[in-house]
Amino acid sequence: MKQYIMALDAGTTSNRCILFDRAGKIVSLAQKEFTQYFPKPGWVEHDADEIWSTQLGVAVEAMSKIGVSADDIAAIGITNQRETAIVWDKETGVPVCHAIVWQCRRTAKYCDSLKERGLEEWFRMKTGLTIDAYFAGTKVRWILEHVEGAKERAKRGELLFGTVETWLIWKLTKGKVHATDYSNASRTMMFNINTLQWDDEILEVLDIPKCMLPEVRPSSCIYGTTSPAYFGGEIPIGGAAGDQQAALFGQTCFSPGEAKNTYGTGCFLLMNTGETPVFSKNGLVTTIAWGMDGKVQYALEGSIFVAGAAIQWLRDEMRLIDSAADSEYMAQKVPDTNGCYVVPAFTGLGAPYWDQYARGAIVGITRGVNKCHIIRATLESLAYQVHDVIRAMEADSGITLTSLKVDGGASANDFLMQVQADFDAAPVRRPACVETTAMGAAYLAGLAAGVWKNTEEIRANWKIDREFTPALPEEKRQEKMKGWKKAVRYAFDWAKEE
Ligand SMILES: Nc1ncnc2c1ncn2[C@@H]1O[C@H](COP(=O)(O)OP(=O)(O)O)[C@@H](O)[C@H]1O
Ligand SMILES: O=P(O)(O)OC[C@H](O)CO
Repeated sequence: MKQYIMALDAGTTSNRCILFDRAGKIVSLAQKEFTQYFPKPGWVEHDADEIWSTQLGVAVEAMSKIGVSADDIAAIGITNQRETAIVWDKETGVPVCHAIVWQCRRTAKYCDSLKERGLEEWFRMKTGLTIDAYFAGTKVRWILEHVEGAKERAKRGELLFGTVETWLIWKLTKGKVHATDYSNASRTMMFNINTLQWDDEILEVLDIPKCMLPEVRPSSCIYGTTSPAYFGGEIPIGGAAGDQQAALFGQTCFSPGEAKNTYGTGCFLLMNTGETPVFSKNGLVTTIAWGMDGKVQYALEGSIFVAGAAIQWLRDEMRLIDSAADSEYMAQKVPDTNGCYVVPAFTGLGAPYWDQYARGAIVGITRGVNKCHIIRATLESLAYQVHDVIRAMEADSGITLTSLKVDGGASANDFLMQVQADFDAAPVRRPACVETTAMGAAYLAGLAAGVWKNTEEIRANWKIDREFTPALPEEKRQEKMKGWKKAVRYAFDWAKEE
């Protein structure tokens, strides 16, 4: 009996494999971090081969932990850090350079030139996106322009492009399947979210040959089967989705108006807007949530580039804490931030500001500010950024969020969740299983493989762990918001050449 569904969750800092049973319960988990490369200020790279070997390693480990074989697994669902661009040789499978990570700012100037040509609205209406170095398109262009011979090879059809799920599908099937899903395609700035096709006019502007792009498929469908070389037998790959869209699915936000926020390396707030795209007027992007049953669902998204990464910075660079979890205890050793604000704009600011040249700032420091204040202010900065996005989301959708579903690594932090409820003046609801990204991928794959019949069956699996209710007096809340607004302005344009 095929009783398990395998989710491969290829995140920004680590790869995970989780095996779920048919009740949506985690039965095995393996996780491994991989190397982050920062070759220049504002640049971020990964080694695509390391992403593959780490992902395969944790998959084998999760299986052996509970002694299951390929025969026990009904399907694999893949979910991934989005926008990260990989280009590789079709014959040898060797990447032509490191993967350019979503956080990387190297194409900021080129994005400026597109804006100067007056193409911002043109891109927005076709792709739903703001022109920004964040999205994959300009990264692919950069590779073709800067890696010797790459453009000619790409034009001859010798190179392939993919985001991380495409790379993993291609590796798992030993080069048989070169495909992506609607949700990931919608993050490339090359995909037309109205026609659901790669956009020829955009490809011409970016000078990217169409032959290197993957086929775009539904998020829940059988992509192919894994080579028997990896798991001792073939396993169908039944689903793929960008991690934030997968989390929206895992949080069972199937209906328009339902939203979730994920606190991982960054923070990503998505609201399901149904079968028609809503174009933002308030600094959000329009994205495809998933494609299934012959149609797509759209979402509004607020992408915050630095969230949990700021806690890693406290741990690894500032050495103020020994572990991310310690931030909770340290922040509560002081009653407030003593007037201090941290703006973690390490790789620019995403929604709703979209400032490619913003950089981090710590303001309001006086002689009495100590490390606990800085830690508390850093945690609060996550909640301020999410709050800014919620206001934009409400303005765009006309829907007031009466509560917020949360997940992701940093949602384990009770102090942060309480602060979020306080800043939003609305309850925060944390589910029993915060591995909703992996869960969403498992659901998409399980639906394709017939493990679950429909989304109603899945909805019954969502269980609450804890609800955080707002407790901050309104006057105090307003005062803090005013301070944050002032602080964030100090970060704007910092890295812009005079
Ligand atoms: N208890 C905690 N408090 C605050 N931040 C945390 C806590 N636990 C994990 N984090 C942060 O969450 C992030 C990891 O979450 P995860 O969902 O695994 O991210 P990703 O999928 O982006 O790799 C890290 O950046 C880490 O610093
Ligand atoms: O790796 P995560 O979970 O921080 O997600 C990264 C996002 O997909 C980037 O858009």
